[in-house]
Amino acid sequence: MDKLKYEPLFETKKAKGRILYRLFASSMFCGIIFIWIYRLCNIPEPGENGRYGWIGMLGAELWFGFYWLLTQSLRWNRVHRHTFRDRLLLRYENELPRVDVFVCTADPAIEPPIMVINTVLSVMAYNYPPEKLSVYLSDDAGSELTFHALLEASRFAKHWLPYCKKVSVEPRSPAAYFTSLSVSDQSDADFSEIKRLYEDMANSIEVACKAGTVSDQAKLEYTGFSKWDSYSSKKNHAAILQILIDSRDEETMDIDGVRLPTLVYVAREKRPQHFHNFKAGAMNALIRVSSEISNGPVILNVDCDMYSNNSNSIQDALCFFMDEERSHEIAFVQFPQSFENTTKNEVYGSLRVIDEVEFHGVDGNGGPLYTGTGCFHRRDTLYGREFSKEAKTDLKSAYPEKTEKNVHELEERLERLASSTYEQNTQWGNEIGLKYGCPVEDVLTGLTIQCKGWKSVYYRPKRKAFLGLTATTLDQILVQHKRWSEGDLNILLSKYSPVWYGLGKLNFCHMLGYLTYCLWSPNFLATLYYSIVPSLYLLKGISLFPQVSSKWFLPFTYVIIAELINSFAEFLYSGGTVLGWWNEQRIWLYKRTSSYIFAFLDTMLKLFGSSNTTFIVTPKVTDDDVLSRYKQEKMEFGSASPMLTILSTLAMLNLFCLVGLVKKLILTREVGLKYVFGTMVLQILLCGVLVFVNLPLYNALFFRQDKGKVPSSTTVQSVVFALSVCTCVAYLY
Ligand SMILES: O=c1ccn([C@@H]2O[C@H](COP(=O)(O)OP(=O)(O)O[C@H]3O[C@H](CO)[C@@H](O)[C@H](O)[C@H]3O)[C@@H](O)[C@H]2O)c(=O)[nH]1
Ligand SMILES: [Mn+2]
Repeated sequence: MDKLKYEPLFETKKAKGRILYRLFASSMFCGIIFIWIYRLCNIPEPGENGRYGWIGMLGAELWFGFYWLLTQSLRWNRVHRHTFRDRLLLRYENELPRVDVFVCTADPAIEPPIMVINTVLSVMAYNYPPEKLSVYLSDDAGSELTFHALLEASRFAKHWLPYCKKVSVEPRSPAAYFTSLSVSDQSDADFSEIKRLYEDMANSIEVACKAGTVSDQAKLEYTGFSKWDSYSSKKNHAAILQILIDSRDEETMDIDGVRLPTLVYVAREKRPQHFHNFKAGAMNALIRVSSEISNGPVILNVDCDMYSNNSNSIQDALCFFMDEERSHEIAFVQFPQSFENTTKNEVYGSLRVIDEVEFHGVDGNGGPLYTGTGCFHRRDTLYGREFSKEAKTDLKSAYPEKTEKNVHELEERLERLASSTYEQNTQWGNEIGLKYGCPVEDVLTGLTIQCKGWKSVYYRPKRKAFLGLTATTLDQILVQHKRWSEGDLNILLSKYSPVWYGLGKLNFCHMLGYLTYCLWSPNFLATLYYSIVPSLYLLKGISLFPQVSSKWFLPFTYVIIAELINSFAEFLYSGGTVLGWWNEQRIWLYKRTSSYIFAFLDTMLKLFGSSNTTFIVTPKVTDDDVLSRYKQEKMEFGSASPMLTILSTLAMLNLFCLVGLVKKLILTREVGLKYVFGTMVLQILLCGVLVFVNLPLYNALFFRQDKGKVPSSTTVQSVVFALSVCTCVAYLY
């Protein structure tokens, strides 16, 4: 291509305000150093009050400062990407590569088939040549209900896809599209017809799900159901593979006579004696199966709840893979994980700041992490190909030939690729495909790809590319964050650690970025300390912070206020609300004092061989009662759990400390108000903020009557625990 006329398919711009931010960060760092100096120089002598408490504070502040430094790597080099789809089409309209989309589902009870097929339909309807698009659904439950839904969807697609094209539907998940419309949009005949067809389909799916089985009539109509004859349970069944639409067959057309994308159902074999490696195992089975059907050189992976909200995302991703100058080093393109079911002020927090700030920063350092859903990969890097400067990758790949005479023979051959023994004595899950043995298979896989020399790209288009479902109860969000933080810590301690494995392979800032996430869970220690010890010392009347009149008071106030303002500004910049920010602070505290503790403990147990990797799938259904509280932004505590006991105990402890202090001030005149505030204002503020942030929890402990309140047993436990600790400290220690 003529160099002079070269017009890139994407551009990368440095984020605005980087210099200002760097100045601000430097001033923060000075403040932090002063705090460290103060702590180090003022350690109480042996025998003096508060010596051990003080040393602990030093440890916590060293950690916080160190961790803050790490998080700077996510802010220092922020970049933004922009694609030029028109140029892509101008140059490559007829040479676009085949793209394979993998959708994963695991359980029809918590991932309803109707939701799953809406996701499938949305990706089938991408604005992309259908003969170049193939969609594979991995069903880890091997459920006939999910299969039945997919079969229905394959029929509905013949109407839905042409309709999408005709009226430029957006988003292309039918359920999301219908709810996005107002009544006045719903007048014409085509619309009524498509909506009726959708409702018929949804009905038939619902009937089957309610009955828990597919009707005999439907089974008679489609021979594919016979594959369930030998099925015994979701953990014990043979591989089932069915090609519902094969775009190689000339005769499969939509109602307008246009070809349809390939659609394949895959339930890999499951046997109790063979470990299945969760989503990573499912993805690897799909990689193999798809290589024999469509062998698309580009693979998109989405979770079953993450429908496509933007029909041009494939083209966007291809701008990064097909640029003549810079694409050869890019292995994957990650889109943000956004949610459709969030409420205005997000009581369970959000990924906002990660999406809108941090990932732009990691992108500037070498590329974002692979976070599982909404990610486009090159097939060959998933196979483990090393990066090499010389080899320019191209996206042409052979179209596998269909050797079998009929589709059943083909399906049978492919089922062997999805058998539970296929991977034995192979490099699958190790050198080939997604990596096994980690609850965040995605992050680990992305990291090793980057360690082979590849870059990745983070792309956040204005119109969100994917929308999914976020957790709707506190327990779900804490369990999810336990899985994530545990997985990330596993990576840090594994042979693929960004520190030792990544050394020399990742650039330094990139490694620090990974460290920030890998060290999520160890944060629990300093946080727990900070939210217990200063409050208890308040009861004893021992000050752990500088007095108001001291010059050391300044760095503390500066760092606290500057950090608060910065986090507030980042949150608002990321599109959050003021109350949302406050809720985020609560969740920040809750994650650090529950999910992270258990993540850390389980990692240690695993390290010493007494615990296995688990993957608790996040439910995507919420019962009406819970949903109505979710919509009112009332936190759902619900069932008793060790995590909830810890949170409640901490909340009670701080309440007792604050009450204890107030009581002391009122009852005994031995210490003057002015003196107490002068010496302990920061400590009182800390305890006060902890109490204030926990207000919804006190409400749920003592006043709420609905089912989302804290169970009484937990209330009793937490009061007893907190009271005993406070009494011991106040009277004995
Ligand atoms: O044995 C399993 C377990 C899960 N899944 C699928 O994996 C996806 C993610 O599960 P979910 O419970 O929704 O987890 P999240 O925490 O929301 O998922 C994020 O984090 C996971 C790693 O912890 C990644 O696998 C996901 O892609 C990423 O979106 C879902 O589609 C599941 O159906 C399987 O296919 N098989
Ligand atoms: Mn999910």
